[in-house]
Amino acid sequence: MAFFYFYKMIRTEVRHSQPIAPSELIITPEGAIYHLNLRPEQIAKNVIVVGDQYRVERISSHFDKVDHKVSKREFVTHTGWYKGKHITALSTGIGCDNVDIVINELDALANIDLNSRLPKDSHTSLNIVRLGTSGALQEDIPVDSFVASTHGLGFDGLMGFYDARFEEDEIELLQSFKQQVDWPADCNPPYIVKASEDLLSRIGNDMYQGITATANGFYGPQGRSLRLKPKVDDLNERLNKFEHNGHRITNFEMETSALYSLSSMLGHHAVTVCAIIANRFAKTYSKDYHIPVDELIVKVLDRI
Ligand SMILES: O=P(O)(O)O[C@H]1O[C@H](CO)[C@@H](O)[C@H]1O
Ligand SMILES: O=c1cc[nH]c(=O)[nH]1
Repeated sequence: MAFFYFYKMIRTEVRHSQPIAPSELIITPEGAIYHLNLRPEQIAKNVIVVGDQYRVERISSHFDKVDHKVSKREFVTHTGWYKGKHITALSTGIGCDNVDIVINELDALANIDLNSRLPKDSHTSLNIVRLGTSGALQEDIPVDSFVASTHGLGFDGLMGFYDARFEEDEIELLQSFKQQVDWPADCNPPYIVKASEDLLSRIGNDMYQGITATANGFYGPQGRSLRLKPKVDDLNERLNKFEHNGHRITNFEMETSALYSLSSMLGHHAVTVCAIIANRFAKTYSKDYHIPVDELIVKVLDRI
């Protein structure tokens, strides 16, 4: 039976009456989806996504049993069992363009019959937790602490290519952002999407919480200047000062807005939790970020 009522964004799903063509839904001769190289039986309902492919092994080293290890390009997947829970750890690589591939292909594995090439009658909702690293945009959030993202604030432009529709509170927050921040006209139009409330409270309860700005680069788009000058000098200061009904922008990373928006539209639950490895206002950097990342891995595994 399909349950659609909990979706945050209004679904604009395509209703296929004909099989999806081989050029659109690409399946290998082994029956695996194109980029992830996975077959449907190789993923669990609980999925931990990470940017760095080497973090997958750090997660699965805690598993009691690993059933599948598959990799292709930067997409490394380990599926197994942790204290009776079936979990997939999967690397996305860096950036929203990769998240577009990962979430669409994960959803296809869960919700499209790869033989008939038609969406299944019953919908499977995945729990997707992004376990990342991030830079704090507030001085009081120290390196080696954890931030759970209440919202993704997308500067990546991905939603411009989908028929995405947002909820009223997301639109209100975005309006307030546009008024306060004076967003540069020739940058991608920003968008805001909420986390899954259930996953946020289950996984991020004891963490700093706030809006996560998702940038489409690590340097210029996050206000870093090595040998190139940013177009807007004080963008990070403007992000730092933004406030709306108690919401503030806590951190920068590069995947959350795409994860939240695509998951929401496709009927999955998603949350991001990050280890803060740099503080952009205190100008500090973690002495060894693997320590908080490993701590975060255990928290997520115990709570997912
Ligand atoms: O540590 P991961 O999960 O890759 O996350 C962060 O680190 C990368 C940049 O160094 C970006 O992917 C950013 O989102
Ligand atoms: O500052 C940072 C740190 C990690 N990841 C980012 O995207 N930015």
